Amino acid sequence: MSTPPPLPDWTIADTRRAIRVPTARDDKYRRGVLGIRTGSALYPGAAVLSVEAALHTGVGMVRYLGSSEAAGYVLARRPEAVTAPGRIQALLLGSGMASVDPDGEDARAFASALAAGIPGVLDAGALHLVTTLPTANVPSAGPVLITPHAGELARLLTEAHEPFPAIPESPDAARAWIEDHPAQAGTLAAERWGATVLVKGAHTVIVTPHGAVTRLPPATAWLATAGTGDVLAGVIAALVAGAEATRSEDSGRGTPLTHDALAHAAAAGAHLHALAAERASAGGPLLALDLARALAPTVARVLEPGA
Ligand SMILES: NC(=O)C1=CN([C@@H]2O[C@H](COP(=O)(O)OP(=O)(O)OC[C@H]3O[C@@H](n4cnc5c(N)ncnc54)[C@H](OP(=O)(O)O)[C@@H]3O)[C@@H](O)[C@H]2O)[C@@H](O)CC1
Ligand SMILES: Nc1ncnc2c1ncn2[C@@H]1O[C@H](COP(=O)(O)OP(=O)(O)O)[C@@H](O)[C@H]1O
Repeated sequence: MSTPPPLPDWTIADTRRAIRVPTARDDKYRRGVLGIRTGSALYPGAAVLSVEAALHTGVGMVRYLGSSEAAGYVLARRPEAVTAPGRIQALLLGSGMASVDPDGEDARAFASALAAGIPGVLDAGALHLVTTLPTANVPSAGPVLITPHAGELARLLTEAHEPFPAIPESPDAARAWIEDHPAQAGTLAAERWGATVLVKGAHTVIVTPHGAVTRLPPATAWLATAGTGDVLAGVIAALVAGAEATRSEDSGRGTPLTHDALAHAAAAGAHLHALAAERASAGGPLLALDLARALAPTVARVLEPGA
């Protein structure tokens, strides 16, 4: 494995470039529609948080396509969400779900979205799907981003069919190693499975399959509270839907979003998440739903000239 090259610091201008600002020519479909399959009977709150975060980051529409148990909570909180299936520009799967069955409906829906060239984001209970995607080496398939924390990445790496010599065998030791070496661990997963990897934690790092590494500035540690990762998944997926809407407008079908563009959306999403956390925390405890609501004014602030 080659040592990833150091990169310049991530800036507000970098984040601004990832936001699709609507124009007079736009309608809700042109801005990008995000499909969301998150939440479950056990964790319906994660569905609410991911939808809330995507809507406050800014998309033309969210299609909530997750479990019927969670859909009731999503709609009670956000009647803006549409539960009818239809065309989407990105798909988020896994936050608040127990281990997703690789042969089940959610995995099939994810695989067919990728096969149609649509980019996908895998979180929490769907992360392991990255190890079996039939589209990993198909150039026309949509690219995949995974968003594990160190514990989840430790599980992926230690349970891999072909072991990683650099990774300690026990999941606890692997987790500690990943916390100390997030870029190296992310690179191992990105190269093996052909996905862009965002390793979250106190230091968020994004790695593409060809080894480009982006490190975000440190975020407030008040983010270490339940549900903020579900919010992060919604933010990033919303930006990916916007990026795919722009790409398809510029280049049409046949050339999917690049991993560089996916990594840019991921880094911008993590940056917006960190800036919204500063706003929601104001130096004290923050709650995940308040973090999601802080995203809209944070986007407005980032778009201000001279921010
Ligand atoms: N509102 C919602 O709906 C929310 C829903 N959420 C959803 O929940 C799902 C699971 O996500 P997660 O990240 O919590 O689970 P996971 O990666 O398995 O980590 C478990 C690790 O933590 C450890 N551990 C546990 N308790 C511990 C303790 N007291 N003190 C210390 N360690 C402790 C535990 O260790 P062990 O018990 O094995 O020793 C294990 O290593 C996921 O789908 C997510 O989206 C969340 O986002 C929250 C809000
Ligand atoms: N100590 C910390 N400092 C800064 N950010 C943190 C810290 N701990 C966690 N975070 C951030 O908080 C979020 C937690 O995500 P995750 O672990 O998936 O939580 P959950 O599953 O409860 O939603 C991530 O964005 C992560 O980068």
